[in-house]
Amino acid sequence: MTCDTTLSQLDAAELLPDDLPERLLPAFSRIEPFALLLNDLQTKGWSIQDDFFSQAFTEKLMEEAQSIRNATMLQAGIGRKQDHQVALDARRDYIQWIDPVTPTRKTFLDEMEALRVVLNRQFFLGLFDYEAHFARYEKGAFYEKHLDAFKGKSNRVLSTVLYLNDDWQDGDGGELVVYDEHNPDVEIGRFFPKKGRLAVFLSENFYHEVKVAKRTRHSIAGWFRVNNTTAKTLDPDQ
Ligand SMILES: O=C(O)CCC(=O)C(=O)O
Ligand SMILES: [Fe+2]
Repeated sequence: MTCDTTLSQLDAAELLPDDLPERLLPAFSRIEPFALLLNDLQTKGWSIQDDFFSQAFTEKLMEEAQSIRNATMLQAGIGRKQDHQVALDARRDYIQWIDPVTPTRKTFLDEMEALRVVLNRQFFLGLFDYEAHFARYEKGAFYEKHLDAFKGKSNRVLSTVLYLNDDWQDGDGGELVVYDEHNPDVEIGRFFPKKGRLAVFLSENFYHEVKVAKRTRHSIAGWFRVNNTTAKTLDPDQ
């Protein structure tokens, strides 16, 4: 045990399933953020972990995010497909959905798939798939306080946001603000969108917000979903 190992880290490490798929581990920078994530989700329903992926891999994701031209991104909206509305008073980010079209994007989706399997095994969540998009908030962009899913109306269960930005400083704005699940007027955390940081929270439970960014801000927002397909309606896509 090193002297900076905390009791909570040790407790969390014990939560890891013995038969964690071997290929999962190298993708993550260290065992701690992964163990702590599982522990937080179990006890609080949300978690913020730094250095979740290796730095080299996070940098590759940032290169991809930065290389996307605004012209090929979508003005993000509220609602999905046919209900999609661009609501500029609510949010101002640009997005591009992630498909496995480059090795880096494929690796990211594969790793989140591996995480999905572990989350299901650990928590019996019945997560069926994962969708994610790059997001770019230019200077002045924000996303007002919202829930990612409304009870019974959505198949989004767990939200994830991976931040990709170097040297985020006080005054750069763009913080993620998380609100209390029992009292959404109460702020419970405020986090810089700094490179390698992963936020995960229950989509139906936690109101959250992105403060106005004072410089360009890149991230990958994603959702683990359950399958709500019934005989009559097809599970809605993105
Ligand atoms: O980028 C963030 O910090 C949060 C983004 C978000 O809330 C969303 O895309 O639904
Ligand atoms: Fe959100």
